[in-house]
Formats: sequence, structure tokens, C-alpha cells
Amino acid sequence: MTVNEDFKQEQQRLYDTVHYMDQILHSSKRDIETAQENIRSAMTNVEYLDSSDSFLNILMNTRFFELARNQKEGLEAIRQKPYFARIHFQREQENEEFLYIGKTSLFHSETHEPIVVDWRSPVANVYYDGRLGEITYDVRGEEHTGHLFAKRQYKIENAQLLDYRDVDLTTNDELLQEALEGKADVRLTEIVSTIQKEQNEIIRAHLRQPILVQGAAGSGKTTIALHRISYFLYTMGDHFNPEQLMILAPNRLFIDYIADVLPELGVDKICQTTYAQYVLDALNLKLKLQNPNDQLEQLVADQSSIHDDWPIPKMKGSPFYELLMNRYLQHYEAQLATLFDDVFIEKYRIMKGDHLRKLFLVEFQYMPVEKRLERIKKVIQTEVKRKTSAVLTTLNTRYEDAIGRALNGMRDAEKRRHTVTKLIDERDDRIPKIKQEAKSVASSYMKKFQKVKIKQLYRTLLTSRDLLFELAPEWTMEETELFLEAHQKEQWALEDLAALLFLHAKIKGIEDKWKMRVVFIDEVQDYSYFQLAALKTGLETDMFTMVGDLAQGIHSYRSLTEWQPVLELFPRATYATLQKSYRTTIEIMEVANKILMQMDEDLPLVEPVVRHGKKPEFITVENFDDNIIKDVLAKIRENRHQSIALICKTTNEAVQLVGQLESSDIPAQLLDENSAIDQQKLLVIPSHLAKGLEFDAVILTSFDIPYFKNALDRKLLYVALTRAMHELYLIGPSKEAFLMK
Ligand SMILES: Nc1ncnc2c1ncn2[C@@H]1O[C@H](COP(=O)(O)OP(=O)(O)OP(=O)(O)O)[C@@H](O)[C@H]1O
Repeated sequence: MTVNEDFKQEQQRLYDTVHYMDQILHSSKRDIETAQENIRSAMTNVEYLDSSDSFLNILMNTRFFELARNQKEGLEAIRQKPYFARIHFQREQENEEFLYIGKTSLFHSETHEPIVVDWRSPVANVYYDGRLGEITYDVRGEEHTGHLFAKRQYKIENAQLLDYRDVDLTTNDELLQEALEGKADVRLTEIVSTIQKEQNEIIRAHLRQPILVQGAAGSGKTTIALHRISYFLYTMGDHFNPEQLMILAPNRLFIDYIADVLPELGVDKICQTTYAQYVLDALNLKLKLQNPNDQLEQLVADQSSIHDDWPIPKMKGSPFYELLMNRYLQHYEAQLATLFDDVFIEKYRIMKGDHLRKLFLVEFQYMPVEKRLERIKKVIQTEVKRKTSAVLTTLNTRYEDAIGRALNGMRDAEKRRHTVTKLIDERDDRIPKIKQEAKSVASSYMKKFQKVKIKQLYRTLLTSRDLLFELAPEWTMEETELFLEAHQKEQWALEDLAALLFLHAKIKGIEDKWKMRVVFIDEVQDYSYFQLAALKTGLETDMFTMVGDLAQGIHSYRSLTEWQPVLELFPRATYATLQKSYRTTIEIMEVANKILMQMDEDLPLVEPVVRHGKKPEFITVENFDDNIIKDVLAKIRENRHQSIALICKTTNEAVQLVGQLESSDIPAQLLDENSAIDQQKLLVIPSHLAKGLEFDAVILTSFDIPYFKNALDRKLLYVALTRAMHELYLIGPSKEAFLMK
């Protein structure tokens, strides 16, 4: 076939697909109208007809309406670009076929032939996996084999075929290059047509197993985590509701940043929150939490502000703190256990305290404390029911016997009458009392087990010298005193939430509504060991997808500095690395790698995807100069780059600069955690808040305090540098202010 014929054929294929879609769209629209009309008329008849019939009618039509609307919306979303690739493929013992891969599948309603295959389907894996020739792929755990002859990528816009090309292993992925060059959105986008082999492996890695990804800045960690959620729901949707999935992001700004891509990937119904918010919601807690960034800010401004010898935030995230909480829990349980004494009704012992204690400490130990107590109450109730009837039967018989003996054995009529009356009175008094007591004995027995307030329980530990001596004998006297001193005032920090979550889970249990079954964590390097451990304990699942980068660990004064503890916490976890950066040009990455090389962590340099751009520009100037900024902005805009961030080391500098920019008539927006991004303005961001975000162009300034040669500043600087997609400007008094020569 000539190239021309081939092109024509592809055009025809696209035309047919779009035409078929239009037909379905048309009938969906009709279905929607019919359903709406049916609902309307059922509504008007609701009073006259048998109401249950009308309601049923409305219900049915509403379902029908939703189905038709979903189908319509789904089709409209992909009509402009129904597919992006094709594989020429032969399954074992079947005919060769051409499969077109798109964002969602489309089947012919009569022939049931696939017109478009979903990118998440098992066979689509063949496309992403890269190899041509004999291949294997997995369908629900079963291995299938086949032969891949060719892969083809399409450029389609507005339902028109612009171009296509066949890819093999030697050609560069031009589609990827174009996607990266052309990206000009401040928000994250879906990348289904250009997912790379190593990324695909992470997206599709064992869904029921945990995975930990160390990925370089810009390697697609966030993007991949979101695509994995989409893949998860597609593959496991029968077993999991989206509401049972949770993505934990570093802050609200970040949630806003990923918001657009979630509906595109069909995963907008999952719970999107931060660790702190999740804990507060799940525990129904009201706490005024110190802003975790305040501590970081303080550190950035003054490195000596944190206690170096024994940093409490770090300790509160350590395995030792988990051990301490476990010891405290045991201590609390032991205290409760002493309250179990024998259960009596009147003078009859119904249950032994020892037995109940054993139930509490051993047999029911797998349950949260308060659930155990509820179960024990039920056990008592059942036992009371069973034994009371025996007690009553015995008592009744005894009274009968005694009365019988009195009637038959006593000669003196007066005495006899007196004794019998006494016995009858006694019986008539005792038996109802026993019955009454039987009803309430379990409740009154359990009254001594007061429900505890977790916040208070935890606070008791933080402030009790005796308890700390007993439960943390490893600490020196000075350390204990330091700890007590730090907790004199009631203040709550992020580090405390893990302990609260842990104690709550072990004592009260997590409510079903908040018991997420699958968790996705971005920026996991900012978590502590104990934060993760508490979450895993509380949710009773290890189905965690965790992505992060130690080189960006700017919270390492309280968080992880290596992955080993995480791998020990999740022994089933797969560990994967991503080394390529898709965000940044070679020229920008060269500068960022210079900082990476200075870090203590032994991390490999980041490999940029082959994409050249403008060389980063250093502009030496002592103080803020609005003309320089105006020049730089003009240059950036000339290159048609839209989203521009000015990243400062500290919040202080950011606040000052926004003021200066505005008085120089440069529209600027100071980004804080709760801002909505305004793309039209120059976004001014303190370095720690820029993490996770990206911009066409980044201007780094260093007018306030320079970046110093220490671990924290290197990381902040590295984060700031790697936010740029296309252009980078460094403006300050010297190159040294950016740790460069
Ligand atoms: N396969 C791909 N095809 C096209 N674009 C991609 C691909 N992988 C990543 N990208 C793009 O690269 C950029 C970086 O991705 P993302 O923000 O997910 O990386 P990250 O590893 O989370 O970065 P960081 O750790 O620096 O926050 C995004 O613009 C994303 O769309």
C-alpha cells in the first residue's frame, strides 16, 4: 500500500469512528429527552396514580436518564480524539488484528467488535510495554502470548487526522517530545498517549500490593499516581468504590493543582485530602493545629532554631514513638483490666472476672478497646439471660420445697401460717428483683469502663513525668524534662496527629466511612515513619501507592531521610525508581543536577528527556529592580510562555516582593496554601510551597537571605530549580547566592 493510500484508509477509519459516535450521540440525546419526558409526566401523575407505581417510574427513568447522560458525556469527551494509537497484533491462535487505543473503549452495539480499546485494558499494555515481536501480557493474573507487528501513533485534532507515524524501538518518541514542548498549562494533564514503559510498569504494578517509588523531580510521580488510580478503578471497580480510595496531597494548593486531571481520568469521586485533614475528619477532632510550615519557615530563616541534639518532631515520627504509644496502650489496657471483677446477680455469681479479663486482654485483643468492651457487654448479657432462668428455676423450686415442708411439717397452725406467708412474701419480693437486676446488670457492670477522650489520654502522657519514666526508660533525665517542658502549653503539631490516629484506631476504631481501603500518597518523603505506620494500622490495609523524592525532602527535620523504614513497614512493597525528568529541559536540569551533586544523599543525577531549551540566565543585581523583572517577563512572554512563577527562598521575601511588584505595576499574586492560582498574574511563591507544582518559566530571586551550604537550603533550591519546564532565570547578588560558582 502506498503512503497516500494508507493515509486515506486511516482517514476513513477515523471518519467511520466519529460517524458511529455521532449516531450513538444522537440516540443518547433522544434517550435523554424521552427519560426527561417520562419523569415529567410521572411527576404530574404522582398524586392521581398509585404513588408507588409513579415513584418506580420516576426512579427507573432517572436511572435511564443518568445512563444516557453518562454515555453522552463520555462520547462527547472523546469525540474530538477517539484514539491516539494503534497496534497491529496477533493473539496466539487468532487472526491478526488492528486495535485502536483511546481514553475509553467503544464497542459496536451490534457486532460487539471493539472500535476503540481502553488504554487501561490488558491488551493495551502491549502498546506501552515497548517491545515488538513475541510478547506476553497479563489478563486477570493469567499470562497470554501474542505477536506485536507494529505500533502507530496518531495526531488527531478536532476529529481530523493530521498525521501518524509508526514507532519502533529505534525511533524517538516524537509524540512525547511534542507533548512536552507544547505543554503550557499550570495544571497537571493526563498523559495516556505518551506513558513511558517504566511509568507504565508502575501504573500497572500489582494492584493489591503496596508500591514505593523514588522518582526524580519531574519524572511523573504525581501524574503516574493519578493514572494508577484510574487503572485501579478500571480493573478493580467491581470490588472497590471510588469513595474507598484516598489520595493524600501535601496541601490544598496541590489538591487544586491536580483537580482538573481527576475528572479527565474518571477518578474525581475519590477522597482527596491532606494527612492532617484526614485525621481530623476521621477522628471527628477539633484541634487548632500549628501550621507545619511555620516550623519550616522558622528553620529556613534560622537553622539553629530547632533543637539539634534531640529534635522532638523527629522523635515523634520515629519507630520508638510507635513503641511508646504501644506501651501506653498496654498500660491503659492493664488499668482497665483490673476493673474486671465477678458479675453477680443478687448473691449469685454469674461470671468470673478472670474470664472476662481474659476475653478483654487475649481473645478479643484483635479489636479496638471500646469494641472489645461492647462485645464483653454482650457476652455478659447472654450469660445473664442463660443463667438467670436457671437461678429463677432453682429459687422457685427452693421456695416451693420450703413452703411444702412448712405446710406439711409444721404442727402449730399459727407458726405455719406465719412461715408460709413469710416465704411467699420473700419469694414475691426476690424474684421480680432478680428479674429486674438481670435486665440491667450488664449495663451497670460496664459503667466503670468510662469512654475515654483520646486527646486527653494522649495529653496525659505528654505531661506526666511518672508515666514517661515508666514507659520511656530509654530517655535520659534531660530528655524527659525537655519533652515535658515542650508540652507545658497545650499546642498541637502535625507530628501529634499520628499518635492521635494510632491511639484512636486502637481504642475506638476508625468509622467505616473513613476506613479507606486503598491509599495513594504523593510527596511521601515528607511523611514520618510513624505517620505511615499509624495510617496503616488505622486502616488495616497495606494497599498503599507511595511516591516521593528524597532530594526534595525539605521537611526532613521531622520526616523520612531514607526509604528503608518504609520498606520495613511495608514488607510486601515493590520498590521502583524513576530517573528521567519529563518536565525540564536538558539545560535547566544541568543546573539542578549541580545542586543534587552537593547533597549528602547518594542520589543518581537526573536524566532529562532529550529536549533542549533556552540556557538558564543568571542576572547579577544587588537589590530588587523592577526594570529587570519587566525585561525578563517580556522575554518570557515573547516566547509564548504563559505560566510564570517567581520563587523566593522565604515567605518574608515573597511578601516583600509582591508589594514591590505591585507598586511597579506588575500584576502579581502571592500564593499561599489556600490560594486559587491566577494564571494571568506573576505568581510569587515561597520555595517550600512550590513543591509539586510546575511552570513554563521560573524566576528565582535571592534578595533577602542567600541559599546557604546546608542540607535544607540545597533541597529548597533544588525544588525551586526543578519547577521550570522551559525557562529559568536566576536573579540575585551573585551565583554563590544560588550555591553555584
Ligand atoms: N510520559 C509522559 N508524557 C508526557 N508528559 C509527561 C510524561 N510523564 C510526565 N510528564 C509531564 O512531566 C511533568 C512532571 O510530572 P509530575 O509533576 O507528575 O512529576 P513529579 O515526579 O511528580 O515531579 P515533582 O517531584 O518535581 O513534583 C508534568 O508536566 C507531566 O505532565
